[in-house]
Amino acid sequence: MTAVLDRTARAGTVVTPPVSPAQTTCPAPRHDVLRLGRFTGEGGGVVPDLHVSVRRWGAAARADGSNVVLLLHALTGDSHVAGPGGPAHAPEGWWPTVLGPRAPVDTERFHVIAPDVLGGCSGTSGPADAPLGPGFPEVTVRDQVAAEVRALQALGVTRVAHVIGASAGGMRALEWAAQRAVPVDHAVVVAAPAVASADLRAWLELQRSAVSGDPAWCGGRYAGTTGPVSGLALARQLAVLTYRSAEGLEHRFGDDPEGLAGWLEHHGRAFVERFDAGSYLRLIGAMASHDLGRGRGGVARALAALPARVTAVAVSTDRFATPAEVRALAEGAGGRYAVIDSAHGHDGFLLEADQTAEVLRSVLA
Ligand SMILES: CC(=O)SCCNC(=O)CCNC(=O)[C@H](O)C(C)(C)COP(=O)(O)OP(=O)(O)OC[C@H]1O[C@@H](n2cnc3c(N)ncnc32)[C@H](O)[C@@H]1OP(=O)(O)O
Ligand SMILES: N[C@@H](CCO)C(=O)O
Repeated sequence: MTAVLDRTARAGTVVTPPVSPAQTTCPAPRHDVLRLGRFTGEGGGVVPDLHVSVRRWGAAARADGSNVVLLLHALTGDSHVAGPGGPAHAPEGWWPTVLGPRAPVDTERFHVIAPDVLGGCSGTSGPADAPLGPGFPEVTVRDQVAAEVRALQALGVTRVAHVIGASAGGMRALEWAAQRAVPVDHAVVVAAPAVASADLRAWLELQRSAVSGDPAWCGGRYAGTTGPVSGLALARQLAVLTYRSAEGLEHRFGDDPEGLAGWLEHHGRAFVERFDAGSYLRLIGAMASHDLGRGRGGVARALAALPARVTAVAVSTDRFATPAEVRALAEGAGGRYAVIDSAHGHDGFLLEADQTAEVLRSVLA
């Protein structure tokens, strides 16, 4: 196992922990869809009948929230973090080394809650739902967190010990750290910045154009048709490149142009089979508008005022949330900083599964 960490920000040192014991299989979660009534977003958009899909694992939640962990998925992920998840899911989930008995997020120790994101297409309200469909409002990361807060309140959760999120989920984890309706003790923000950079926004804008420029998009009124599959596939291919690194691509495909083309084609095709175009535009819109400092006097003031403890984790070759951005987040919040060393870029938090688990084990200890 690769040695990691020991790169610290202003406060606190993260130390390399011992090798994890063998893990046993993650148990099946309990899955609920919570009906939460009318929801109004930051921009005034209304969802008349908000519903939030949540998966839960592990020990019963303590009344003081001291064993509650909230796990927030990335842009196109879902609440199936690990373990058996039904026919639509890979059997192992997306963070099988992170969640389970004796895993870093230990289902024998914690009550773990994973919601599906607002605006997506995995069971929580989104534009693929009737009756709103294309009239579903634009959403922000703050709206997504507000919906998740409502879900936890409906479950009777009044405090969260650790919120952990990666990528778009890391943006939500940071917004969770800022709100006070359901206080958070510790936020672990993996591969996410405090504010979307111009580079990130530029790539997201290209993806938006790819979808909305497909004639089959029809202003979002494509229900009953195949929809904008060419534009959505191109958007995913662009996105996938931002999740990898030049070094990683060179290593894998430097002398294999056909392999590269096939790999990109595979990612485009696989994505249109599992994702809704309207949801994708809502989710990348939320990501592009991410700014912890909005309405809070700017990023520096917002970070300094966070009521939660923060650990920020970068991937060494990430261009989506660069190590410099993630380190600045940690420093601004007076928190801890750790690095996943990877040649692969942003997706390092998925591809370096053991290293990611090692980092999370140490910060949750
Ligand atoms: C954290 C979250 O919530 S996000 C959820 C996780 N993300 C996803 O599942 C998104 C889709 N998956 C991925 O992006 C990637 O598979 C990762 C990041 C999970 C893993 O990356 P890698 O191990 O590098 O896998 P890779 O990008 O090669 O993808 C593997 C697939 O590509 C296919 N593939 C690889 N090379 C080629 C090629 N040259 N030609 C055609 N297909 C190819 C493989 O057959 C495999 O197909 P399958 O998924 O149907 O089994
Ligand atoms: N590869 C992940 C990370 C992007 O945030 C996803 O598709 O959601």
